[in-house]
Amino acid sequence: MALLRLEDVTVRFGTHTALDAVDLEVTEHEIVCVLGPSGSGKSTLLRIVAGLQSADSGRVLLSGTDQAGVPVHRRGVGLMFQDHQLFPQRDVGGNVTFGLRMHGVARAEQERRVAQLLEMVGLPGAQRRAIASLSGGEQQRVALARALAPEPRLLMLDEPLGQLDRGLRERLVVELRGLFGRLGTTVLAVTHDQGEAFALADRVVVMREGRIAQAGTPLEVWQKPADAFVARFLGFDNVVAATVSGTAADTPWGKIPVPDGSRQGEGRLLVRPTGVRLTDAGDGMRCTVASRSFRGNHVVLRLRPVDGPPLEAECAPADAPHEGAEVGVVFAADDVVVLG
Ligand SMILES: Nc1ncnc2c1ncn2[C@@H]1O[C@H](COP(=O)(O)OP(=O)(O)OP(=O)(O)O)[C@@H](O)[C@H]1O
Repeated sequence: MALLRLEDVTVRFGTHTALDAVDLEVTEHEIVCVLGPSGSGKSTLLRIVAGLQSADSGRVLLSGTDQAGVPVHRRGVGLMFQDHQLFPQRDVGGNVTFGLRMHGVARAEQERRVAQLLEMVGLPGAQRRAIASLSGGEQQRVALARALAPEPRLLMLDEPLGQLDRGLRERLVVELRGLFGRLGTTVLAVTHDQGEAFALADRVVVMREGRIAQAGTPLEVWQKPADAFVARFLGFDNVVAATVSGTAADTPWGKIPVPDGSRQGEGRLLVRPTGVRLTDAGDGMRCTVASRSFRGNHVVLRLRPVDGPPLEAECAPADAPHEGAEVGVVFAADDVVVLG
């Protein structure tokens, strides 16, 4: 059974619809990340589940029970917000025990649980440290320990790593996934950072203007974005109008091969940068290298074709042509996706 189920949930603020007939299920032990641009309704979704916001229509069920009228503190959900709102006047231990005291847990048990949680989040023995003495990442871990302490059936995270620098986020996100896996925590997280969502989630949900544009495993969404919006949101820029016929498509870049079984007729087409292959200037579509950007293990090239919109290609650093070079381009069907 789904631990969390949203049925046809709509939330309006005046004339603005923040959530528009949203259906969503989260299974026990699953980590679901909701991803989407600013204003797409992500926080509203969390607030509805937590009970901080009521729906204009639709139902929220936790373990099969309708939560209408159930107050925040009786829903058994844990919340961790972006500005992790630690109590600066309390030490680390005082912060982590906060929820436990609210639940009337005995003192000895509180101390045992705090020690265990701090160990788990990588801050063993930090009970007596002052909040002000902690780095941003350490504070984030304390906030996480505090949210986990009452053992919520569902843990909700709103931009959990939002304010941390990229390196730390990338490390923490891997740790978090491991931690949630060990604890069997069910998680509904919200982020606008696709890298974070893809690294953390079992399933990602991409939102657009209060609706779910696509839901699937990170691999499914990455390999087959549902439409041009999702493709662009994931950072793919090579999206053009196309007419598909058989295993080829007519596009502004000429004829491009498409995978077997692609949807036929008019639509939009995505070419992943890895599918834009460079050849000699005399072969394929002729392009000028407008810019190149080094990304560690690969180089992203911005190409300007003689005809059609600019496009991005990806190649090994050793093979990257210099700016201004004339190259030829051919397309690899494996990296072409006919969008819905
Ligand atoms: N209390 C409110 N009153 C009026 N409008 C609101 C309220 N809360 C949210 N909205 C509007 O509803 C829409 C969705 O907001 P929400 O905060 O859920 O988006 P979000 O995807 O979480 O955005 P962000 O990534 O910027 O936090 C936005 O257009 C927002 O302005």
